Parts: sequence; C-alpha cells; structure tokens
Amino acid sequence: MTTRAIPVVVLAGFLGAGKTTLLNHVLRYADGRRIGVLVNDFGSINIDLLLVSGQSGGTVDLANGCMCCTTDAGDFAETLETMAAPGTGLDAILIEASGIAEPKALVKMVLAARSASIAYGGLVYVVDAANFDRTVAEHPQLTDHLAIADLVVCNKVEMVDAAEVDRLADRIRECNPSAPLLPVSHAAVDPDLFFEPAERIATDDGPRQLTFDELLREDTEPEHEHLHGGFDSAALDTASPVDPRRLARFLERPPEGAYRIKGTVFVDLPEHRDIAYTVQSVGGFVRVDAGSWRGRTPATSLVVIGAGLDAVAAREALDRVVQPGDRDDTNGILSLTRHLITGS
Ligand SMILES: Nc1nc2c(ncn2[C@@H]2O[C@H](COP(=O)(O)OP(=O)(O)OP(=O)(O)O)[C@@H](O)[C@H]2O)c(=O)[nH]1
Repeated sequence: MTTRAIPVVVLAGFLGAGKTTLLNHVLRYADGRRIGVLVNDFGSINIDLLLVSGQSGGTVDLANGCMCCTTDAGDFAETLETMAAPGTGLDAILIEASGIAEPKALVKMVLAARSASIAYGGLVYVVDAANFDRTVAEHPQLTDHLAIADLVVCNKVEMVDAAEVDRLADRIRECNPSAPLLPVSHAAVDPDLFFEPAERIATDDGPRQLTFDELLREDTEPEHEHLHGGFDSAALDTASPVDPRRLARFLERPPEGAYRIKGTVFVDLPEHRDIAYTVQSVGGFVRVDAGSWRGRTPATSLVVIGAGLDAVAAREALDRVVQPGDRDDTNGILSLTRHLITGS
C-alpha cells in the first residue's frame, strides 16, 4: 500500500562532484513540482546556498560544518516536519550534503526523524569522472559512501574519453553492483528519478543497497572516522572587491592542500560592477560564471576547503585577493574572464 509521504532524497558526493549543479538542474526542470531544499556546506559561509539558483519551494540553510556531526537530530527532524506540512505543498525534499559529509550518517538522520509525513527517498551519489581515481586514492572512505548509494550519477563525463567512462563504470560497479549508474555531463539527469526511489520505498518492496535495519543496527558498531576529520576550511566574507589578477592566480595556484574553492566575487571595474561572478575551482580546474546581483549588495564571499589545508595561511592568501592591485593593470580582468563559461 502506498502511503502519502513526502520523499526526502539525500544528495551526496565528494567536493565539487556536481551536487549543486544537479540540484539546480532538478529545480529547473521540476515541471511544476515543488521541491524543498536543505543545503549544508562545510565552510563557515554557505556558498552553496548562494549558488542554488532554481525555483525551489523553500531553501533551508543547515549549520556550518558537516551536518552529519553539527546538526541537532531533533532540530533536523523538526525542520523536515515543518517542510512536509500539508500547507507547504511540497512534492519532495532534497538535502544537499557538504562534499565531505558522511552519507550514512545523513541517511540515519532522515530515518531517525520517524515522521509519518516524510519517507526516506534514497541516496543519490554524484561521482566526478575527472577526479574519481585521485580522490578515491586519497580518501578510500569514498568507496564506502558509494556502496550505499541507491543511484549513482557519474558526472563530468565529457571531460574524459569514452574508454575512460567505461573503466570508471566498472570501478563504480565494483563498489556498488546494484545501484543504477547514470553517466552524464553537467548533472543533466531526469528529475523524475528523484521521485521514483521514494515511491519504491513508500511501497516498501524495492531493492535496497542497505536495509534500514542494517543501517540502524550499525548504531551499535564503532563509527569509522568521518571523512571530514582531516579537512579544514578558510573563508572570506567582505564588502571589498577582488583584484582580478590576484584572484585568478589564487584559483589557478591554490594554497597547499586546497582541493575546492568557491564563491561569488565583486569586481569593482567599469562594465563589471553589475556582474556577480561565481568562481569555482575543483582539483585545480577553474571555472567562472557571470550572473547578476539582482538587488543584492555586491560583496566578496569565498571558501577554500581541503585535506591538510593550513587554514591560517589560506586565510592570509584570501586576504591578499582583496588587496587593491596595480591601478594601471587594465588587462588584469582578462586573467579572470578567460575562465568564463558562456552559454551553459
Ligand atoms: N566540465 C564540467 N564541469 C562541471 C560539470 N558539472 C559541474 N561542473 C562544474 O564543477 C564545479 C563544481 O560543481 P558543483 O555543482 O558546485 O559541485 P558540488 O558537488 O556541489 O561542490 P561542493 O558542494 O563544493 O562539494 C562547478 O564549477 C560546476 O560548474 C560537468 O559535467 N562538466
């Protein structure tokens, strides 16, 4: 029998794999369905909250740090309950975990909420095809995360050749033989997939990677060290504009240990003042997007995350990015805009 409960889908995947891109894609193509979003980010500024651009049925910021450790289970259950109240008219709730959260802990939190108005809708795990080998070699726990996924999205496949996609698919299936695997670019998945697993679970007869009982039983087992144990972050939040050349240099040659950099920046130059630049770096691959401040006050917010990051040195490096540069350096902006992506 199908129960009327709102599916709660957990969206996980390592830093920069494409979770926010996927979330925005699903929101954009939700086709009238209302999706509530909970976003968790590791740095002290929730950059992902700024980057969720689609039309959602409400976006909730979760505590900074990894929600698997910093979010109070009672508050979390209450948030879900409020979002799932009939008046909100939501069709699904999506939780975007930080890139170094423990998916299993998040799934347990959803299950522990034990509300009749929600149903666990499965774990969607995003893999970065361009960085999979490197990140798994450095963080072997990632294969455990992958193993409990209900759906694996192998993203950024256009960055590798077809033979590499096949090889990655084999590696992913070794970790998780039963979850459907979707090779995609720019996280372009069919939004319906976010509703199907929930229906399967609500009717209680679908195949699962781990049964609920198995997951909850593990409460009595010693916890493995969480992935984020070795990670650190540094953040900058200021009204000051960036020096574009310094920023480009920072993105291209990140501080030691930095794997992920993201943020929105203010460029105080004629013809650039009205543009909200989003800057991203994943494992050294830089991307800049141009948006609008849309009534927001232009400002600079940047977060750097990495294992073995020297947070003090990273913060100093961030401060240098907003130090005024050479006023005669009229071409400095080109060092940033050459990473600009247009039309995607
Ligand atoms: N080339 C390429 N870039 C992509 C693709 N999908 C996402 N990106 C870019 O990769 C970067 C990271 O994407 P996000 O969606 O922010 O990744 P995330 O998993 O939410 O990142 P964290 O929340 O920091 O862990 C952004 O610059 C995206 O535009 C893709 O399929 N191909």
